[in-house]
Amino acid sequence: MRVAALIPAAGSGTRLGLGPKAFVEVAGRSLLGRSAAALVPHVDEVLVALPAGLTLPRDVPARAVTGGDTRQASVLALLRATDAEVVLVHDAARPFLPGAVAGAVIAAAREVGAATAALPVADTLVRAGPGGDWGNLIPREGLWAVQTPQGFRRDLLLAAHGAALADGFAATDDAGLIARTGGAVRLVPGDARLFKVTTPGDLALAQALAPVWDAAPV
Ligand SMILES: Nc1ccn([C@@H]2O[C@H](COP(=O)(O)OP(=O)(O)OP(=O)(O)O)[C@@H](O)[C@H]2O)c(=O)n1
Ligand SMILES: C[C@](O)(CO)[C@H](O)COP(=O)(O)O
Repeated sequence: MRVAALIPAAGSGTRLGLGPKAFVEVAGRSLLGRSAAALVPHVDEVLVALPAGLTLPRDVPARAVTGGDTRQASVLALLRATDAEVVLVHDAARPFLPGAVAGAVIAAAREVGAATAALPVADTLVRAGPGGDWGNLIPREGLWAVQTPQGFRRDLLLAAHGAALADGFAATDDAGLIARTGGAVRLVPGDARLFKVTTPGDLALAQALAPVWDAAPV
């Protein structure tokens, strides 16, 4: 079964505030370059969705497509650009991908049809009240924070995207689209280092981790 890595990298990086986020560099290498390099050993091809008008950096061994206005639209554009039987969707914004997690997600996707990296929630959770003060405590037992990579049989994910498009349904990730169609999604233990670079604080963390990671990638 051929496996394709699909990297949505067409975001504008509004919360980070440094322009298109996938091109932001950490210790001399772009977030996109780091994510793509981590995926290459696990897949037969890599496809990247880019903002309109931008081209792939030279160090990214991939095929580019133009992304959409949302992450969901960018993933759909990527899905339509490959005929691989299995796809591994991974945010460009998660540059530190342990090889064991990528391998486990692909294996689970082959077995179940859909799988995602995720971590059990470790913090106390509360829904804020109207004034921004403490509202209701959310019991955290059984709650997982969803990461990428997420692996799928391509036909299942394409059908789930088609159903969402028909209904005008927007999801924050692809596993959620599968679950919405009644499909099973296996939760695979992720990794704290797989955090998403979203805010300036996350970028500072990435800059601190990069030298350690580059000396001994996992
Ligand atoms: N229209 C979009 C929006 C997001 N993404 C990608 O989806 C991943 C997760 O999105 P996020 O972290 O929210 O990135 P941005 O949309 O760039 O960030 P922001 O919401 O702060 O603008 C990123 O790799 C981003 O490039 C994409 O391919 N196409
Ligand atoms: C796909 C994702 O990374 C899983 O946690 C997340 O939902 C992306 O959210 P964003 O707001 O598009 O960064």
